[in-house]
Amino acid sequence: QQALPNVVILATGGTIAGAGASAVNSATYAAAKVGVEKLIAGLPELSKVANVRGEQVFQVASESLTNDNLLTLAKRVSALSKQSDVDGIVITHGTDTLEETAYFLTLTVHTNKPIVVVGSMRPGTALSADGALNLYNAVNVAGSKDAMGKGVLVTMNDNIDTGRDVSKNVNIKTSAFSSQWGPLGMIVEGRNYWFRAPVKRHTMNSEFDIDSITTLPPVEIAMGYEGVSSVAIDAIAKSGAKALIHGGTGNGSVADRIVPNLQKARSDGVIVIRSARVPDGFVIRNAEQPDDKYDWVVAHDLRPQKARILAMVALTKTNNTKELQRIFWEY
Ligand SMILES: NC(=O)CC[C@H](N)C(=O)O
Repeated sequence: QQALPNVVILATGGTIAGAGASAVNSATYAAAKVGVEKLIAGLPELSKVANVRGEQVFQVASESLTNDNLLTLAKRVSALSKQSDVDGIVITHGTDTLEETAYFLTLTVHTNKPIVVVGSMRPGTALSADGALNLYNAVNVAGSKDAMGKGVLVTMNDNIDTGRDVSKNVNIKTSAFSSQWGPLGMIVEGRNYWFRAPVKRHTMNSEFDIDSITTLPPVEIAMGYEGVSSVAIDAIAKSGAKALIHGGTGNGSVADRIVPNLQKARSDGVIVIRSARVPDGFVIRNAEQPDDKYDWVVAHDLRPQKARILAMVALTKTNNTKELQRIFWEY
């Protein structure tokens, strides 16, 4: 009989720690109420697959997490991943910004050990609550040798996705999370079934390291839409933001009337990154806008909120636009 793996659960709040007034409350409830010890005690099946211990890092709904919270969490994950008595790490998290935290950890934590970020769409008090199985799956993956070296993973609704690619695409169903490039695999009855592996740089292969990042620069997002004005762009440019993500229409297109405002922001030193509000597909450099001429960067397939995470991390090392574009292609 093989020894069980040691898995640490870092709890941050969210619906997976939520509680409603009755079993029919699947949407009306309070997030971030149940402590990590109670989560673990409520799932005795965990003790059969891993030696589990918990730490309560935060107890918040994820839309309220800050850059400082991200740094605190990633530094704790990094420290634990260096311990010989830790085989894998699970982070329980609200689903609203789970994709951002998962991508941040993907970019900044140097480890081969499995890191799994997980949440739920229904509180544990609801009928057909999804948190217990999602957490069981997360602990199984975090304790699996075959999950090593695959970067940061997300286990929602029986799928195993990459922290880079996955997004919340539905806001009320348990099938909330998906990636346009597909999941890496599935978990059924505690067993992992893998079908693909990530090719973008991550964790061990990343040039970024949370242990040497002390602060993140401000990066803001402005949406493109029919009838857009320059109000948001001008405000961001004046705010001290180091980069501005433009969540453009279509293939990252930009209304002609605000192009001069973005050019002005760039000439004032703000990095302009052209992303798209369309969930899937990717932005082509020098299509829609002459990025070379304007010295803009394109966000590849990253949605605005993911592009913001990569921009913050990349800007801790460089503000050279050629380097930034290379980073957007590689991560
Ligand atoms: N399903 C959820 O986890 C959403 C709850 C809350 N808005 C959060 O992100 O923490």
